[in-house]
Amino acid sequence: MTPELIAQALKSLRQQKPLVVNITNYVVMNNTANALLAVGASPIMAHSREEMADMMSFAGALVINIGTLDKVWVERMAFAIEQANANQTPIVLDPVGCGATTFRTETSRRFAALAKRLIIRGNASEIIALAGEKSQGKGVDAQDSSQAALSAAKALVDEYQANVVVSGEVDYIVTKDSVFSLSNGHSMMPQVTGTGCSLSALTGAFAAIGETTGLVAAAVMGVAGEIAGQEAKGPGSLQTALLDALFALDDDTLLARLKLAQL
Ligand SMILES: Nc1ncnc2c1ncn2[C@@H]1O[C@H](COP(=O)(O)OP(=O)(O)OP(=O)(O)O)[C@@H](O)[C@H]1O
Ligand SMILES: Cc1ncsc1CCO
Ligand SMILES: [Mg+2]
Repeated sequence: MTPELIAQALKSLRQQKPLVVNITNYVVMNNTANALLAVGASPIMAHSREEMADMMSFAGALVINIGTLDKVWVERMAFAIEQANANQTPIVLDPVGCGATTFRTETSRRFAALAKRLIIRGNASEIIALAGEKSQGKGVDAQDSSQAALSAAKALVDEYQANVVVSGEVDYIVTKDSVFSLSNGHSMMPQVTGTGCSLSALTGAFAAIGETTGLVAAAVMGVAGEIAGQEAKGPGSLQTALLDALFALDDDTLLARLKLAQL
């Protein structure tokens, strides 16, 4: 993946406006829908089993985010994943809080095993826990560095035939054939809830147009977050500045700011 291909993918996304179906947590439904709209995709938040077969017949991607899980939602999510599988629709799993409780860890593993065209996007503690290693995570925020999650990410690629994005100060994008690092973003981003969830949603949007590594979404979110962080006075204005930066992001800015490396 080159910077030019990343810019091209952003252009294609805005032309195609893919529909991204999100079964996500109550905290971030609004943030993530707005992030998808700002970048140029079309979000729908849906969770009813009754409509999920219809929804997956035309969705570009399914994003499953376990942030506010309960047993009713688990079965709905599993059904949605089965429907996505039946349509060869790409699925993004955000294993929010994986490792914090057994319920979250076991549910994340069940979904990862069930999903066919899978991209896993989590913070370092979640990725470490999902792979069965010892993480420092307690709640939904990362307590480990993304670099410490690199071996876990590689293990998940093999175990689930998935692509994996570990977010943090440095994001790592791990596939069967490659590892990329992205050093954009801003230190204030973890102080706004749902920036990672928005990254997962954008990962779904790019997967819907065929970019299933997660790299372009991480690049777009990283550069937009960096711009927003430089303009914002604090976490409150960062939220709005992030939406504005996603909306305004152009090729020149993206290419000039991108800090991408192949490991
Ligand atoms: N210290 C940091 N410096 C720069 N960017 C960061 C930093 N920490 C996180 N980011 C960026 O913030 C975004 C969210 O990543 P993070 O790892 O915080 O997700 P998360 O913990 O899943 O968030 P949430 O669960 O609140 O949605 C990513 O784009 C990431 O690159
Ligand atoms: C704070 C929080 N709690 C459950 S989900 C969520 C949003 C960030 O993942
Ligand atoms: Mg998260």
